[in-house]
Amino acid sequence: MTTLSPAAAPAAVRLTAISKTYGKGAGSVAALKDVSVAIPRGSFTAVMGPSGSGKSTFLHCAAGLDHPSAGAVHLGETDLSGMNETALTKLRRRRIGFVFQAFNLVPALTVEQNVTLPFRLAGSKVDRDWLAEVLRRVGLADRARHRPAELSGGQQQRVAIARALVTRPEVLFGDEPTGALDTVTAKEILGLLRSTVDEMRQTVVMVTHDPVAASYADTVLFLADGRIVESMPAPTADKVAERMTTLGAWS
Ligand SMILES: Nc1ncnc2c1ncn2[C@@H]1O[C@H](COP(=O)(O)OP(=O)(O)OP(=O)(O)O)[C@@H](O)[C@H]1O
Repeated sequence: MTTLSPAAAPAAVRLTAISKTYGKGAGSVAALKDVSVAIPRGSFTAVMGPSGSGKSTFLHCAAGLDHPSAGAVHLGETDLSGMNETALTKLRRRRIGFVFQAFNLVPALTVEQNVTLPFRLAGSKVDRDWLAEVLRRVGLADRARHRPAELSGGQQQRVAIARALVTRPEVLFGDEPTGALDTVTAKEILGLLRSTVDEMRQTVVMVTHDPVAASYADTVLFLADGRIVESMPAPTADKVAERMTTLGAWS
């Protein structure tokens, strides 16, 4: 089991001997092979690896978007293994936040309506104080009545982050959250994700291809051919890029 520091912190999400195989028989693909890792609460983890190494599969299994073929996933104390789709959907809505490369906002809704969508989907009351706090933290307090088309790409991703944070998720999963942004804007968004970890004790797990993005994390997990081949603490962009080169990622 790869346990990321601090070792004593309880795990926000724990994968135990996860395998994922797509398809059957001769054409089957083993996308994850016996992956075990415990991700501590309040930590920022980046997941890197060559194309096809299993990053998306890892994220989907860890976030309850897909069922592993073998092994167990725990979100806090909750075992996701036996859950049906309805239970998993509810769990994702209440306890997990997602930020994707494409911001996935609803164009017809205002910033505030987009951010409060998770409450409406869950049929629960909007926590107005927390909403105001989240909008302030992501720097959109004065944009609440604007629509996505009136915002820059970076601002749109801030809306998506606010929407992910507003339910106080136990883990925020990012799938290339800066993949569609220019370098300067990407750094702003990464700084924002970092501050959610440092100031709100948010747990963040992010798949990325970018060593600079990965350097904002506390730890980088490197996947190769469906296995975790290294867990790098205190990453720098140079160290990450060098490790990726040895994995053959850019050869
Ligand atoms: N639905 C699927 N059916 C069959 N094979 C799949 C499916 N999804 C992924 N795979 C295969 O599983 C392996 C891991 O894929 P995955 O998308 O997790 O890798 P990745 O590291 O995220 O890649 P990339 O960086 O290119 O997005 C690859 O060989 C891929 O072709």
